[in-house]
Amino acid sequence: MKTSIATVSISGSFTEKLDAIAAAGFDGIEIFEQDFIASDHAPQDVGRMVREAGLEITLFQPFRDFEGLPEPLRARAFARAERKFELMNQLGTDLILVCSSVHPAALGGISRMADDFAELGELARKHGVRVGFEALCWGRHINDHRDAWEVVRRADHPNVGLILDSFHTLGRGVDPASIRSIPGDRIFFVQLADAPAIPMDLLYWSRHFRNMPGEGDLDVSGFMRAVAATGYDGPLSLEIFNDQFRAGLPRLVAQDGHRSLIATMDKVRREEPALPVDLPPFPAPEQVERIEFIEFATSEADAPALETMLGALGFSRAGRHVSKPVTLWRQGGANVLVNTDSEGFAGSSYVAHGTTVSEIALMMPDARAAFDRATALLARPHPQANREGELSIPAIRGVGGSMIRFLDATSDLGRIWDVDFTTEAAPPGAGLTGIDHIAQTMAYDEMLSWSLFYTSIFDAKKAPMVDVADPAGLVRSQAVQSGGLRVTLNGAEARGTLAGRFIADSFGSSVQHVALATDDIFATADAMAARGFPVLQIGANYYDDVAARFGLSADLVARMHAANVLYDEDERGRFFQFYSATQPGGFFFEIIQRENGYQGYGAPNAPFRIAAQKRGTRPAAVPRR
Ligand SMILES: O=C(O)c1ccc(O)c(O)c1
Ligand SMILES: [Mg+2]
Repeated sequence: MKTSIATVSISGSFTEKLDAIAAAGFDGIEIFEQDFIASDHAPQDVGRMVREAGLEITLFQPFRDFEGLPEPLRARAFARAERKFELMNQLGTDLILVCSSVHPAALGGISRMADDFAELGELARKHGVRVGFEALCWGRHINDHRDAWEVVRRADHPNVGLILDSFHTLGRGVDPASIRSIPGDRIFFVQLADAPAIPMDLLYWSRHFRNMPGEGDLDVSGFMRAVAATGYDGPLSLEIFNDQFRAGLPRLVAQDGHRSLIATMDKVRREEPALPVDLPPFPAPEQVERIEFIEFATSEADAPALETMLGALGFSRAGRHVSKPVTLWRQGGANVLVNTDSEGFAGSSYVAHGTTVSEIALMMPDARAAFDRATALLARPHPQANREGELSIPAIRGVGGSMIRFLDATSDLGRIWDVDFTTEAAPPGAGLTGIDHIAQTMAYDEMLSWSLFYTSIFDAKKAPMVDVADPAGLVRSQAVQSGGLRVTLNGAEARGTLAGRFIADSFGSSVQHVALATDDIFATADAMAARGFPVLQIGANYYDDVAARFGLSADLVARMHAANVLYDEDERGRFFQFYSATQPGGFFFEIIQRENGYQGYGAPNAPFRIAAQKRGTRPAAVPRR
């Protein structure tokens, strides 16, 4: 697989882009003309810099408003093209993208345009270059790849071919199956982009909202299956116009791009195994069986507060690590580790974030396969320095530098509690059964990146993104689920939001809350109250509204109110939740009960929960005189 990315897709100066693209492992770049002009490097120098970075210029683009013009505009367009062909020779690339015309004077007619391209092909041949025609989905006369192909077919010139761009095909709702009948060698280039399903003007959508394949809602792998079926084996090139990426960290965006291409082509070969896909083999995505444990990194000074909270939640100390200062707290199927090591990974996590969830361990069908897949998808492995007689647990780095470990029941990794710990039986506590989900808070512009991380590594699905109104601004929430792993990614733009303050207080992205499951919310609430659990107080207005909204009985609402329990329901079942008061630093716990397979997370309640949390915490800092 030959990978490429357009310079428009990432931020920075030309050299910063080049460095980031090379570091992310791409084979080539598309030079967007504007980036070249703005760079102020001589074309020969740009060509040399690209080659010295180990890359190739796969495409020069765009050449606009060429076809269908009447004279004298037509002659001007040819003169302009000739100048660009010379430039391409200086750059050292042989392919230019002509995007379909939006010129007000451009005339329609497939044959007229085919004649224009036949003549342009002749001019291109003389300069040793090739021309690819792309249908912009908002083009004046040509806005569908089937029409662009008809122009190219009729032009019938070896130096004129078709360029496909998944955005223009899928964004307009054109069936990609129509690509399958195009001869692969007539497709000169393929550009890939995804986009979120937000109905809006096509041009605006394309120029601001494109994202990496897998980050949006378009069927990019379906598009690529059709492309692969033609036998096309040229570059797969990301062309992502995105406001966030233009401001993002070049290396991260480039790495996400590379990950998205690997994930897309892996999906292609799994969805249609007969297709030729040039990608080294790696394991299929697995569904997570369950969260086996979470681990808090803390200090000896801070551990007592955390342990008091765990006790109030109904956990009891049920074991300790054989060699590290780590205790196991257990209740039902929920395992929580408290690590007070001042050295190593936990020590540095604590230094970086304060008391924080530094590790999440996932029970997988096959831990080694999960790890191999993750690293094939560019996850950073975390080396394990285990002692004699202890397990070596495969691990990768996740959100905010935290660690994700992989366990399985079929190898020794399933014996972690017997091998690495000495344990004793834990009483039933307050009736918690396990860890339902983990909420990770991050800057808004990291959300796409981490959702791609989870959805590409695991067999996972995304729920639609929801907006949560915090009194100080919007917080975006994206849930991702893979079997027994549920994660909500909460992205804060505004610093005054609860999520925004948490990022500042905990020095970067991390787990802001952990939701624990019960089968009997009221019994659990009573048992926790008896243990001194600091519950988050919910106001009376909420109960008045929720009773009216769902038609709940007065008795149920009274019980909810007394226990500060919030309510939601979906087409499957009912949902109950309550929260702990927010801890210093902003972390909190949630207790939930899902009935009959309720799928959500109580998102409609989030604004009321956040307002209640803010009433209970310090006000936003006021600048001093
Ligand atoms: O937005 C544009 O004009 C534009 C230009 C070149 C492309 O390849 C494209 O897909 C879009
Ligand atoms: Mg394009």
